[in-house]
Amino acid sequence: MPPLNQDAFHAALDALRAALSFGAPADAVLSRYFRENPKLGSQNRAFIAEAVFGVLRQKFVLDRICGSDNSPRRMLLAWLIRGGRNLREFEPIVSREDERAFLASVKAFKLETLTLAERAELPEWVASELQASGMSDEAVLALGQSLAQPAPLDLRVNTQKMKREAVQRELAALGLTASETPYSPFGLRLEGRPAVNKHTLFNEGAIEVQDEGSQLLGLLVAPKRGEMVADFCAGAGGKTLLLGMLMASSGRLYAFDVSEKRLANLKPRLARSGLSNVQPQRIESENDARVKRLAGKLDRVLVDAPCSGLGTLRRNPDLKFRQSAQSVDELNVKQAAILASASRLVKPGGRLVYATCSILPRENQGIVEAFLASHPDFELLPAHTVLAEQRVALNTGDYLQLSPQAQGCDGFFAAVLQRKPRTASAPTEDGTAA
Ligand SMILES: C[S@@+](CC[C@H](N)C(=O)[O-])C[C@H]1O[C@@H](n2cnc3c(N)ncnc32)[C@H](O)[C@@H]1O
Repeated sequence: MPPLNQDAFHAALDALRAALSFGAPADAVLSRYFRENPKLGSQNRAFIAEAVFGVLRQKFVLDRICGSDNSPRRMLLAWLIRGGRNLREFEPIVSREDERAFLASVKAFKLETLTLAERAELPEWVASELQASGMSDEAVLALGQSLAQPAPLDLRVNTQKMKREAVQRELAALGLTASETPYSPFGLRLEGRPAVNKHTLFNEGAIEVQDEGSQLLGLLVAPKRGEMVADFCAGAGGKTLLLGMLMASSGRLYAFDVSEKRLANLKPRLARSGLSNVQPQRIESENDARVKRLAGKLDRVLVDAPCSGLGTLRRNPDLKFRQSAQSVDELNVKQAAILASASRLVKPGGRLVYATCSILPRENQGIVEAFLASHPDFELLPAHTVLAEQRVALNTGDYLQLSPQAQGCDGFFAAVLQRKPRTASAPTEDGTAA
């Protein structure tokens, strides 16, 4: 731990004030702060980022510890002392007696007085939903606390360009330690948080930053060479690039999204990847005419649905304060509508994967179960069987459910659905007999 200094502390406080106004996502607030303060050294930048994310990750506990004076300054001081520093280390930044007394009171605070939700660093409504779904208090606590830890930096190797071992060797030559991810056959987990986007490996498309869990979703889709595939909610294309790689740049891969801006972010990544089978297309809505024209024609469709993102709290801790039970109600309506529309693209015998980075059952199983009840032409394929076919030994049951405490990745959910193969008497997509 580097010693505390006034400059870094005050800079962290400025950035924290901006982040705690929740006017924009915390990572955007920080990027802006660093752009506006270009003279900050790398050590101070690291301290500021760690402090802002650290306070957001522990905000429920810090709020309780600080009581009625939960000013950003008090929150930052409380976070620092909870990180294991001793009182003497605060001399450069704390001179007032009341603040010294405050620091001592933080050290003495009894965590047993906190509610389950506070100890789990989750909003009350999230903890209640998890409990109502049958999770034990211990499980809620373990999940919440694992989501309040910093996340590692995972890479996906673009095996169209390089083998994983070769990338690992090249990283080692740069002084970076990367170990193979436990499950993904093309994943590497880096030690520390080096700025990989400055390296040739990144600029030449041999690596992409992608959480291992997200890589596993691609393995559930498992597109084959030459197939017709759609990534229905492609966004900036994290999973599109992976699907394109699994297809060895053959066949056709539609990357749909309603957001022009997000699809625009896919373009440079696509250029680096060297893939030539991807067609990004902005759609007006899930019912766009371009989508309808593909009805019943696709082998595989991925729906990486818009969701609360609560499974990514390690990276986006401010989502705890930006989402609400009401915002999830709205997302539920969207998720069901997108899944129903996307399902129309799947041909008989084809595969539909529904995925989220949420930990809330009503964005996950809830959506899938309602879909299956109203779409008897689809059936659930057990996720562990599909992963075993891809030589990934990971069994989380019929659904893929990942969490930091269990697999070390973000909180992801996925269900693999298959459109039943058409029988002689079954109706076709347009309602006529086959
Ligand atoms: C979870 S993000 C996708 C992330 C992306 N798949 C990735 O791996 O980087 C969900 C995406 O759904 C998009 N979206 C929202 N409503 C949509 C709709 N009606 N049809 C298609 N995409 C939609 C959002 O713009 C957003 O990019």
